[in-house]
Amino acid sequence: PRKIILDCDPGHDDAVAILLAHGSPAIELLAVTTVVGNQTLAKVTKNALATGTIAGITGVPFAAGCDRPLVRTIENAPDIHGESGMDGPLQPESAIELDPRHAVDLIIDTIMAHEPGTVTLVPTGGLTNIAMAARKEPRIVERVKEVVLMGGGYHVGNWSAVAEFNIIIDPEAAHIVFNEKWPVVMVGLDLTHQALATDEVVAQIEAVGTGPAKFVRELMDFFKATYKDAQGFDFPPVHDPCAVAYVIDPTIVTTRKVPVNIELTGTLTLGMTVADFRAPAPADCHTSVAVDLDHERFWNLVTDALVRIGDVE
Ligand SMILES: Nc1ccc([C@@H]2N[C@H](CO)[C@@H](O)[C@H]2O)cc1
Ligand SMILES: [Ca+2]
Repeated sequence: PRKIILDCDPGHDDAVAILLAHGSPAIELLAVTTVVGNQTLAKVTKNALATGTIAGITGVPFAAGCDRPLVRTIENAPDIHGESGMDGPLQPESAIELDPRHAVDLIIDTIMAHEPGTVTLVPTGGLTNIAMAARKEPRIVERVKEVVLMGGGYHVGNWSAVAEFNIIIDPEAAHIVFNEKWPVVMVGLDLTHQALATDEVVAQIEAVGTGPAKFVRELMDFFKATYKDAQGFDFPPVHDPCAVAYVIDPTIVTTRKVPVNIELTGTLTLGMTVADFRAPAPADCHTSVAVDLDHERFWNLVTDALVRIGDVE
């Protein structure tokens, strides 16, 4: 199985990413780390621990990371994720103790403890922890197999006309991550807006009939309402598990190898992931972007993961 570290800001869709990573036989979840984003660090960390408890995750370290971006001030997304950051379902008290280490140190320790080229980083929030890890221990860059991140968009934005939330909340961190010489697969809004939790999808998930499936159903009910009110979507795009799904089965997504860099000084374009589709891509291009999703196979992965998790006593 692919060994991954999931760096997240739960977040309704981050929670589904945790469940998919835990339930998929193709993934070995080495660590879960949290970063400020959808809500404050304390809130997203509480949500990550609650999700891990609901999933019945044991023996996997959870650590909290940076509580603010590298340079700029904190920006959360309560209009989409609510005051708790995971409004909707009732949340259990966590059965998981936080690892005493800072997430940046857990990320570094985990990568340095495994064979080079075996650990994949899957960030599904702002990139503050990842940037800090690369600066504190530059040797992780050549050891990481690839960085598969949910963030950005080459034709769409959701926090501005052209910028996506995970990038724009810490564009300096994103600039660091996209410019280190590790392979980066950008699973952006162009892809994730195809991962809609339609009524049929939610019914398929609910039919699993377990506690974790009910939890996902309740997450989707809240997410549908806020996405309708805040962004006018009929169904919510479940962004973050798309990055995990790519690691599970890269054929579920088509990708294009294109240079991508982050706008840091634009008045209208700050935080934009600028992808250069002019052919041919430079030989040393280490970035690619996800284009098309096989959404039936994607939702089957999520459903199958929930079946494997089963009911958690
Ligand atoms: N409007 C909105 C803001 C933030 C997010 C979060 N950021 C990413 C999508 O922009 C996902 O990781 C999701 O958790 C989703 C919608
Ligand atoms: Ca997220």
